[in-house]
Amino acid sequence: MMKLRDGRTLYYGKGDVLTYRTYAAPLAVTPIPESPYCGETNIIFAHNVTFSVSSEVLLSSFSEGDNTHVVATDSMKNFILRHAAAYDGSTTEGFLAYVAEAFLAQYPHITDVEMTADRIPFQSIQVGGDGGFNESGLVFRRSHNEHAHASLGMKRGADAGAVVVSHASGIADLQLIKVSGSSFYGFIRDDYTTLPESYDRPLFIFLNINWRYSKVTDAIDGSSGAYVAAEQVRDLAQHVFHSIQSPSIQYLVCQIGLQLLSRFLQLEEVSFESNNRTWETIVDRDSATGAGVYTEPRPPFGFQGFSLTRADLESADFQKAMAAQISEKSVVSP
Ligand SMILES: O=c1[nH]c(=O)c2[nH]c(=O)[nH]c2[nH]1
Repeated sequence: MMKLRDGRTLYYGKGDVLTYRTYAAPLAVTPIPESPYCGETNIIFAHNVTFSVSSEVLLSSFSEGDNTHVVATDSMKNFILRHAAAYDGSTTEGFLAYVAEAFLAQYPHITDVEMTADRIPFQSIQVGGDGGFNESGLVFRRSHNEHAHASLGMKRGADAGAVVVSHASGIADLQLIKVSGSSFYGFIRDDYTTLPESYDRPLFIFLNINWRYSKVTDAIDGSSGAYVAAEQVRDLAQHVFHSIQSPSIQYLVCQIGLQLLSRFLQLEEVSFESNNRTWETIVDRDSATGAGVYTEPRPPFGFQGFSLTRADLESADFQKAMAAQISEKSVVSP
C-alpha cells in the first residue's frame, strides 16, 4: 500500500482530547543563567491531546468494514482521561509515554501509537497579603500566549515491550517584538526590489522552536535533572534576541540555535520556524525620543526554517563558517 505522508499506511484516532489534570507532580528543572524559571507546580497539568494508532490488523476495518479489531475512538478518549488521573510524573513527554505504553499493553493487536499534546497554559495569579504578593495556588489565569507541546511515537518491540521510535518537544506561537536594534540591509537590489534597506527596524517575529533530546529518557523523566522546559527555551531565545544586533531573522534564529545547543548539552537537535511580522512604519522614529508610529504589516508574510544538530556544530565546515562570522558580527555573551 502507498505510504501516507508520515510513513504510516493507515491510522485512526481521536483529536482535541482536552485533559485537565489537577495536582500532578511538581517539576523542578536545573536553572540556566538566561532564565528565572526553575519549575512548575503542575497544580494544573492541562493538555489538548491527539492520539492515533496503527496496525496491520486494522486493514480489514478499512477494506471490509470489519470492526473486530477496532477500539472505538471514544474509548481512546476515555483511556487518555483515566490515565491522566494515574500519571505520577511531571512532564508532557512523560505523560505521552505513559499513556502510549499502557495502551500497547492493553491492546496487544495494536503495534503503533502516535501522540501529540499541546500544553494549555494556566498561570497562577498573585494575591496581596501581609508579606506582599504571593501565588494564589488556587486561582489561575488561562494564557493565550505561547505554549509548550510534545509528540511521541511508540512501537511494540520485538520482546512485546514498547519502544519510543520518535519524539520531539517544542514551543509554539512565541511572538516577540524588539523595538530597536535590528536591521535588514545588503540584500540583492535589482528590478524586483522595492523594499528599502533598514538600519533599525522594529522587528516583530512569530517563532516556533522544536528540539529533540539525545536520550528520550531525559524528556520523559522530569526528575532526571536534564529536562529542558519550554519556558527555559523561550527565555533563552528572548535573551539572545535582546543581546544581539540582528542583521536578519535568519541570523537571529541561528544564534538562538547555537546558544540552545551550547546551553543544553542533552539536546541533539533544535529547529525553528519563524514568521516576519515587522510593523509597518507610519511615522519614523524621532532620533531624540525614540517615538515612532507603526501599524500591522499586510500579508504576504516572509518565513524562515532552520535546523541545527549537534553534529552540524561539530562539523569542520560549520566551525569554519562560524569562525568567519564571529570576527565580523556581534555575538552573545554566555
Ligand atoms: O529578516 C529578514 N529576512 C529576509 O529574508 C527578509 N526579506 C524581507 O523582505 N525582509 C526580511 N527580513
